[in-house]
Amino acid sequence: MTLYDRFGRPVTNLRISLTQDCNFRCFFCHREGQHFNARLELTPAEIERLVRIASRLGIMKVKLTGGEPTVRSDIIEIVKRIKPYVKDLSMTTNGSRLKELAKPLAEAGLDRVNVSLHSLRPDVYRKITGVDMLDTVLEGIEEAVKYLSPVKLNMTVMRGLNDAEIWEMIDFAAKTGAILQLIELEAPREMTHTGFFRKYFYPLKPVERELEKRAVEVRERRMHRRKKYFVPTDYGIAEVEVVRAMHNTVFCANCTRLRVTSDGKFKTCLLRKNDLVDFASALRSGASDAELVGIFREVVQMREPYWK
Ligand SMILES: Nc1nc2c(ncn2[C@@H]2O[C@H](COP(=O)(O)OP(=O)(O)OP(=O)(O)O)[C@@H](O)[C@H]2O)c(=O)[nH]1
Ligand SMILES: C[S@@+](CC[C@H](N)C(=O)[O-])C[C@H]1O[C@@H](n2cnc3c(N)ncnc32)[C@H](O)[C@@H]1O
Ligand code: SF4
Ligand code: SF4
Repeated sequence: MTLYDRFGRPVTNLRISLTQDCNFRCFFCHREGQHFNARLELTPAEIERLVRIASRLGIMKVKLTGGEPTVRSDIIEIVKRIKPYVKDLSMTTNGSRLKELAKPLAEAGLDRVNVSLHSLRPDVYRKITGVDMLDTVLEGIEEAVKYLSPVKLNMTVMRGLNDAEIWEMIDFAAKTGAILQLIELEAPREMTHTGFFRKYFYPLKPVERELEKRAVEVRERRMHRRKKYFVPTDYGIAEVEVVRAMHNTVFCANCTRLRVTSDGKFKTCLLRKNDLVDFASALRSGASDAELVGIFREVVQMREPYWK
């Protein structure tokens, strides 16, 4: 059974923030829209119960995110507990712990991983992430390609920082055997007039036009109707997906995600405010599965496209 919101959008995937903690300090981080300090994190057993119930309501895909999901010491247990309920279990990570974790994560049931890689230049990487860990992350990516394919590399493109590296990154992805995601900087509408956003926002539309010219094939994903371009390089065909959410009504009209904060609240949209619904309290005070299903249904009905 799949649930639909008031705008006819099916809700088929959950994006779960496992923690607010992070070992990086990316200056542009949207923190998955969780701009408050959460006290408690959901336990592995609570996450399992949530996913089990959600799977009965049509959730087939789960994305683990954060903060940085791999800083949780119980990450392997979390993956093991939820995999039995979902078809596609993936994680988005900064890659700092993948060298040692790629294999155990795959063995625990993780299907694939997205690794943030905003630059291949150590000084630019440090400027963006606040840490000196480019080599460690590159080693992690090498390990991930062995165990957690298809690996996607996430490059959030920012003017004057890494915009000159786009084509180099496309070559790198092809050489590595990874998919590249080019991501436009995202922020809620009230932030689009700030000096920060004006300085760093780099529109990807012209890049998409160029990709379109060079591509031997273009596909469209169901989620967000994102375009995927298959582009020839010296290292074979690169697969490049473009994530262009800002002011994009088509993107939001095809949003199939419900979000979960690290402290156990549903969040209906990355960019919306005042859209949180607590379920951890119910979970912790002995609520039945039927009561939790009720909360889930209520939240689905609250969903609204952000750009419309
Ligand atoms: N506005 C908006 N941005 C999103 C949404 N989902 C992901 N993003 C952004 O897309 C970029 C890539 O996100 P990932 O965490 O790698 O996941 P994904 O690519 O959406 O998911 P998969 O394709 O299933 O791996 C990040 O910058 C996210 O912030 C969404 O629902 N709304
Ligand atoms: C918030 S992070 C959490 C997962 C993990 N810590 C990581 O960095 O991959 C999820 C993804 O969102 C991207 N991201 C963060 N802030 C963003 C912003 N303002 N605009 C676009 N993408 C952003 C990150 O680069 C990363 O690929
Ligand atoms: S690594 Fe991820 S969660 Fe951490 S600051 Fe960077 S984007 Fe944000
Ligand atoms: S409605 Fe739009 S902005 Fe909000 S989470 Fe979905 S795609 Fe992102």
